[in-house]
Amino acid sequence: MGGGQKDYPTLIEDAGGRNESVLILDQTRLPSEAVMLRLVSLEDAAHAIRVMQVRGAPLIGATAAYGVALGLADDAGDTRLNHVIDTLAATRPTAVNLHWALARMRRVLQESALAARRDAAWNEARAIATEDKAANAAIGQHGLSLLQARQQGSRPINVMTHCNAGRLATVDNGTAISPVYAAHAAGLPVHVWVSETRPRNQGLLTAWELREAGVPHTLIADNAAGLLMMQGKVDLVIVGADRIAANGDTANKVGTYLKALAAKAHGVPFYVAAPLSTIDFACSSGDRIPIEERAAEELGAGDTPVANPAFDVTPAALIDGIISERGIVRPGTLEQWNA
Ligand SMILES: CSC[C@@H](O)[C@@H](O)C(=O)COP(=O)(O)O
Repeated sequence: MGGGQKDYPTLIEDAGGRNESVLILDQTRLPSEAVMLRLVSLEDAAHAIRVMQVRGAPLIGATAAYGVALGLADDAGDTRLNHVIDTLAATRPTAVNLHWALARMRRVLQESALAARRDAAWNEARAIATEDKAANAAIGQHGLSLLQARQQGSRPINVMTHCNAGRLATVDNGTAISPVYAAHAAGLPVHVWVSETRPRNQGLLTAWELREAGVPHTLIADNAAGLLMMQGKVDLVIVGADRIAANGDTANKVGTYLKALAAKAHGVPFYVAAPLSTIDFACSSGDRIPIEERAAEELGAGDTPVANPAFDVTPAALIDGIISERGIVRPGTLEQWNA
């Protein structure tokens, strides 16, 4: 996989390098059709994040950074900058990468002279996107060691994942799926159990990109995960994260917690893969992470009362390790990365 040219990148600058627009892969239309969409304004970027045309914590962060650049096209003054950042910050609450990227943009732009702000915004957004690819590639190399340690002859290593934490959730390379891509590239036999991920079916996105990359995989209903672990068909679970608290508690797509419980019950190692931009050192524990409540319509239940929390929190005690671009650590020792 890696950072090679793709037919459908998740987020790229529009041809010509004129700092005017970006193209995104519209993920609301996958897997049935792959369509690139042009974003030209703050409103386009905010809409794309809100309705999940782009999704996945790192990709949300990078899109927001470009959204700042788009939003400063005609006016880069402080009042406008505050409005642009506030608009983007209000799109989705749980993925901390959004807020991390906006804070970084604000810091850089406030230090920049007004006349240079517009270019500075594009440069910083570009840097965030480039760094995301590199961090995720490094996650793949660190996570590869976990898969290599479980290799037995020609038997495929069975990785279970939840939601989509592959390349579609990032600028490139993915987080939880990055070690899978690294294993596949290294010739290690690997197979991925992909859970459907109701109600938005992000598992279908994972299946789409694994197919694109030629990685063997099998789609399962979310509720089949426990049975497969009980039957010894899962060697390890790797998921992504939307926000990791300083104590290692991890918010990720709803359903992750149940997988972690089942993994603990069956002695299956459970890992979280995320770049440092997903760790919120200002958030002491998981109960402080805001959980997004999404529209009832997503469950398609008509007039029935619906609760639709989009994320859950897996306690650090259920997590064997966190994989970032710096390596793999126990969740209780994350503070060593706070520098
Ligand atoms: C590398 S992405 C990690 C997480 O962002 C991912 O697992 C997830 O929960 C995405 O949620 P989504 O609601 O699709 O944005």
